[in-house]
Amino acid sequence: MAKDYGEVELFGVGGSPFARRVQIALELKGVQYTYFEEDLRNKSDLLIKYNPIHKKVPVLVHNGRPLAESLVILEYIDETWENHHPILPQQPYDRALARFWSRFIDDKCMPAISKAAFTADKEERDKGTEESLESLQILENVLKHKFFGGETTIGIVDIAAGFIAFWLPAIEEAVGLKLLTNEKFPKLYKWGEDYTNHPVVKKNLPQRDRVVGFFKARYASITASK
Ligand SMILES: N[C@@H](CCC(=O)N[C@@H](CS)C(=O)NCC(=O)O)C(=O)O
Repeated sequence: MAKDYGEVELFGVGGSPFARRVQIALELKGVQYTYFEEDLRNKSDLLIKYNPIHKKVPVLVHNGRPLAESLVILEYIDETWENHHPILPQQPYDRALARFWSRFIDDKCMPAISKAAFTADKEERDKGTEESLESLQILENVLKHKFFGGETTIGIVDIAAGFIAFWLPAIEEAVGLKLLTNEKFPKLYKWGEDYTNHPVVKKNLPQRDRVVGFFKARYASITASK
């Protein structure tokens, strides 16, 4: 990049879909950064210092100034490294819509999928499945181009929704729960393929067998506790 924006550090964990978002945004922008892998069972003093409120990853530290919450970080990255690969639209209304859908993904879609896959109670799991399918149908209806960001552009909604593309096949493999099928959601299914095949995303995908192993262990622990 022509302009020097200083030092960028990212605290994440390999399996975190939230940390992936930040990595993908930084790499789409061509920002150089140093990555620190956290151990969430033994969080570093730096993580606690930088994110004392939530004590979670990701944390982006730019020239010594920390920022938490992946969607907030994505907007910061977009505004700071503004000249390359915009991830939010230009027009205020379109920007607001992009924020709306990113939050929908975190507030509705992700909790529903977690509930469907990883709740001990069968009735709750079924409810989670129903809510997940509803959320996926909403996204299927919203998707008008190849990507949520447009025909050729990966935007904030794609980055936020990215976990759908790489989690759901892993959940299917780990616990046998089929949510994202080509038959039910053809546009979203194709989006998942295109998104995970984008060179920057592909480079930043978690290792499939590790995610499957993690989900299997999580499922085993909830069914054992029942
Ligand atoms: N809303 C947060 C969620 C971040 C989050 O849940 N991170 C998880 C890892 S995937 C974490 O750090 N968990 C540690 C904990 O809950 O103690 C974001 O978008 O950044």
